[in-house]
Amino acid sequence: MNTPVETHGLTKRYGTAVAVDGLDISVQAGEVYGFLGPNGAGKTTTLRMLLGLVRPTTGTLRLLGREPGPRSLDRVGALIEGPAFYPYLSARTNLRVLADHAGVGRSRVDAVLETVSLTDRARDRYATYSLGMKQRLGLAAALLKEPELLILDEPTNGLDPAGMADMRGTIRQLAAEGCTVLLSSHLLVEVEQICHRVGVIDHGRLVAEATVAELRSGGVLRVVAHPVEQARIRLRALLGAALVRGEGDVLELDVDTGQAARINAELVGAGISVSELGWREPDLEQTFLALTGGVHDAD
Ligand SMILES: Nc1ncnc2c1ncn2[C@@H]1O[C@H](COP(=O)(O)OP(=O)(O)OP(=O)(O)O)[C@@H](O)[C@H]1O
Repeated sequence: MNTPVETHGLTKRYGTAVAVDGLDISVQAGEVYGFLGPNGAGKTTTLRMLLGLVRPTTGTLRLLGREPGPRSLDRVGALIEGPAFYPYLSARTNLRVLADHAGVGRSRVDAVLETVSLTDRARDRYATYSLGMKQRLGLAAALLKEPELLILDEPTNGLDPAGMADMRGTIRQLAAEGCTVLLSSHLLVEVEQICHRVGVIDHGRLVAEATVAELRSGGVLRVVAHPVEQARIRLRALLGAALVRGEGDVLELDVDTGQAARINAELVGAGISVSELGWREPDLEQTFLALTGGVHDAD
């Protein structure tokens, strides 16, 4: 199974409002795919359609090669909109109830508690859990069925930095064990840290899809040289005007790092002094803002 998630023209309209607009995404086996977009972009609606919680207006989807149907979610685990647990039961008892309901052997309960690092607190009542622990228990519940595909809606939302780091670590570990993960987030830093590939959604549409490595590949070579105008003229002649940008004393060159030595030699050879020559990583936040029209609720 090479494409655990596949959508074609997936669309959801609420009256005249279009929440998701002709979405084509594909998630490959074994990858962590980040579905990134500002608040209201259509992420949750998409995940709800995938999980059969909302009926698409038009378009098609397949999960693990299956069209929506009674068995299509058998190997899919999901964490969406805060799972419901009994507050006065312990974490372990809550999971046992869910395991019985799902027809999963109880032996899985201790295994998933271990995976989310809740073994030590398994006897504590759910009501006493912190938000981070509740979220981890939600993930444990999603793992009961030994899913091949995990669908997680904003899995770190509302967590403190330590809770976020825990959750990210667990997701990475699950992926390393072979589980395919599709998660949504409005935090670029999050998808950067755990995802292999990112689909950026805005106003219900996919505006970009790239690997994290590709997103990072738009850096520039920064040159501080004197006299700067002479350097600019020289570099434009060498590289072409379109590749030489920057204002004031700093020039920014759209070239790869391999060209730094040649550029330095060219300038120095022309009697221009070079006081700085360095690679500047692309500003992914700016890329994201540009793709999503600057409407980004970074809370
Ligand atoms: N049941 C509904 N009825 C009407 N409009 C809805 C409904 N559910 C979602 N929408 C609208 O669809 C759009 C997309 O919402 P959605 O919750 O999918 O976005 P999101 O990207 O998950 O945002 P967030 O990060 O805030 O959760 C929003 O404009 C929202 O108001």
